[in-house]
Amino acid sequence: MTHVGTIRARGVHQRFGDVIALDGVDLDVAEGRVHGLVGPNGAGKTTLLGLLLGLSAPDRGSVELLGTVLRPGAGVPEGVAGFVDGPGLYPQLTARQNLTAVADLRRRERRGVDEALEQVGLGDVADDRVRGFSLGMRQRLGLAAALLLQPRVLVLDEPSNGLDPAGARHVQRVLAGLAAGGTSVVLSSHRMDDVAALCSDVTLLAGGRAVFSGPIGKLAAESGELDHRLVTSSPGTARRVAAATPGVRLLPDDDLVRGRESDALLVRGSVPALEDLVARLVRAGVGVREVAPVVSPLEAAFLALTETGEHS
Ligand SMILES: Nc1ncnc2c1ncn2[C@@H]1O[C@H](COP(=O)(O)OP(=O)(O)OP(=O)(O)O)[C@@H](O)[C@H]1O
Repeated sequence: MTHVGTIRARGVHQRFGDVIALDGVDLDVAEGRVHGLVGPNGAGKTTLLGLLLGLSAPDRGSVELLGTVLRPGAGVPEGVAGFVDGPGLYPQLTARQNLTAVADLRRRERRGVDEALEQVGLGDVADDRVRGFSLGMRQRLGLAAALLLQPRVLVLDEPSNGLDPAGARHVQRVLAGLAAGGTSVVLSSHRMDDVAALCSDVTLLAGGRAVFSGPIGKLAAESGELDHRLVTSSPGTARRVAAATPGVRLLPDDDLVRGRESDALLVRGSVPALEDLVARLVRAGVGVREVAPVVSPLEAAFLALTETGEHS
């Protein structure tokens, strides 16, 4: 399948007074991909999403959506939908009335309203006023409003905010379905696990710069050395064996990581070095009860890259 580029940003700079929110960011999203923007607070995620929705224009650089280069004040091309900083909803209206208002405003058939509500799992509360909705329900209603527009580009700021597991599953299913139909989705999140569940590709922003952009799998491979918790039948011997294993470093005891297992050791090394350590422990007659990464490989890559990005 050939992927047509539907989002293409080049050298985007955005400054607010003394704050450089975006410092030369490129972004490419192909048709049918779900692309995550991740990064610490203030990294520039919302600013970039706002540019994609035409809410402001970059100081420098260009943004192209569905083959159209955005011009200041000209709005976004038909087929682009989404929201930043929470969806704009009328609290005094019901969920169905809100969507009907969107359908009328954007000259869409009202027929799609019920289907959109069902798709995001809000069919049962269609006639409840939005005033009483939780954050997660509002997020899902915002997504339903975007679905009504049958977007080819969907831009969502923190769509998983406030979602319970059932809500998260609904959103995941909806986004995967849209992508399978060729829609390009860009979303932001603080959480790497969230992005890993939703996205095929990721751009890591730190201090207004893209420190990584590409398929999720490639990011995991960049994690290099990882910290692991090691629980064995004989911590004293395990400590000596770990100290003698090339490429493995014993880290100072950390009660937060050790948890309830006060005998757990904390070791750092590449995957092959840790495999060597396990083989040596087994040869030494030490029972290995647990070797588990302290943070996931994706989270580790995120932390390593965003820390580097902030200090560069
Ligand atoms: N309208 C604005 N006026 C002044 N500064 C702004 C404005 N919008 C964003 N900023 C600043 O630009 C930087 C990037 O902000 P942005 O909201 O894009 O980050 P973010 O990655 O979305 O952060 P968060 O995860 O906290 O939502 C921050 O330092 C922020 O304070």
